[in-house]
Amino acid sequence: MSSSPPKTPVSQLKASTETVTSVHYWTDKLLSFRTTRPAGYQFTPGQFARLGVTAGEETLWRAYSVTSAAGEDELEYFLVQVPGGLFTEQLKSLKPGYPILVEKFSYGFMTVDRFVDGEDLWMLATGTGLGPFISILQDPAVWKKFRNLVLVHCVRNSDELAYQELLSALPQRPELVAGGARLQLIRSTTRDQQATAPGNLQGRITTLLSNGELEAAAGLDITVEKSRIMMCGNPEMITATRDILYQRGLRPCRRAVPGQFVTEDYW
Ligand SMILES: Cc1cc2nc3c(=O)[nH]c(=O)nc-3n(C[C@H](O)[C@H](O)[C@H](O)COP(=O)(O)OP(=O)(O)OC[C@H]3O[C@@H](n4cnc5c(N)ncnc54)[C@H](O)[C@@H]3O)c2cc1C
Repeated sequence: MSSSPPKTPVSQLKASTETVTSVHYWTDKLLSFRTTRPAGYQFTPGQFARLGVTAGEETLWRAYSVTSAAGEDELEYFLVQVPGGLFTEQLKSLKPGYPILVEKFSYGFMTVDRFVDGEDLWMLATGTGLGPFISILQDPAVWKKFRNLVLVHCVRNSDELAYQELLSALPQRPELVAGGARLQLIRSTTRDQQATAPGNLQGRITTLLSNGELEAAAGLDITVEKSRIMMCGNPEMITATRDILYQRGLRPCRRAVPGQFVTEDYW
């Protein structure tokens, strides 16, 4: 047997052990949870954190978008339990008091400061890709920067349309409406046979973009001049949407070149 101490992974040195403070299940597989916030932890809405859990001898790390507003005392995440998923299997018994590692740095470039101009901010999310937009939409600067905010959330079944109450209440928050933007919430389901609430659409984001239904529902055209687009979630949706936008003249934001869209793939 070796007498040398076990090696601590570098990432663990940069992480702190935080405590789960609440857990909320939207469906049997879809949940949000909150943790204490590491001292001095900074993030820009739209960024993600790396969380760690111990599984036997190993520490597993995964990326999760932060859904809480930048100024809150706690951090919140929105996730789905992937059947057989290494990390999410460990979270099956998640309860307040459970320890979780939070890396002290935040990551990601899907932030509103990537756009130097534009009037309409479109946020296209599939499933848990909604998470970063919950944080972005609670940022007063976003309501000041754009004239229109359009959040599109596409899920399989309507019970997966999480955060409805919080989203519907945003236009009543004085610090946000003072910015002057108008918020539109567009929901779409792909499996429900019927749109369950008036105004809900049916179909994938790419279909709704191609057939014009999305723009008709928002009453806004997607154009190079006015539209700035963020996409988050399923990589297939992102690749296909990117192609549609390309054909319409929109380009990704690059380091030194302003563009019209930014993306975050979840896998
Ligand atoms: C930048 C970034 C941010 C992320 N933010 C989130 C987040 O906010 N919420 C979240 O739930 N996940 C998020 N993910 C995915 C997350 O990091 C894990 O991959 C996921 O939770 C599955 O981990 P696992 O070990 O349980 O499954 P794994 O054994 O790693 O299985 C991965 C497989 O699960 C599926 N999968 C992974 N994530 C999702 C998902 N979100 N929805 C549906 N299917 C999925 C894919 O088929 C993928 O191939 C993010 C990933 C990245 C790269």
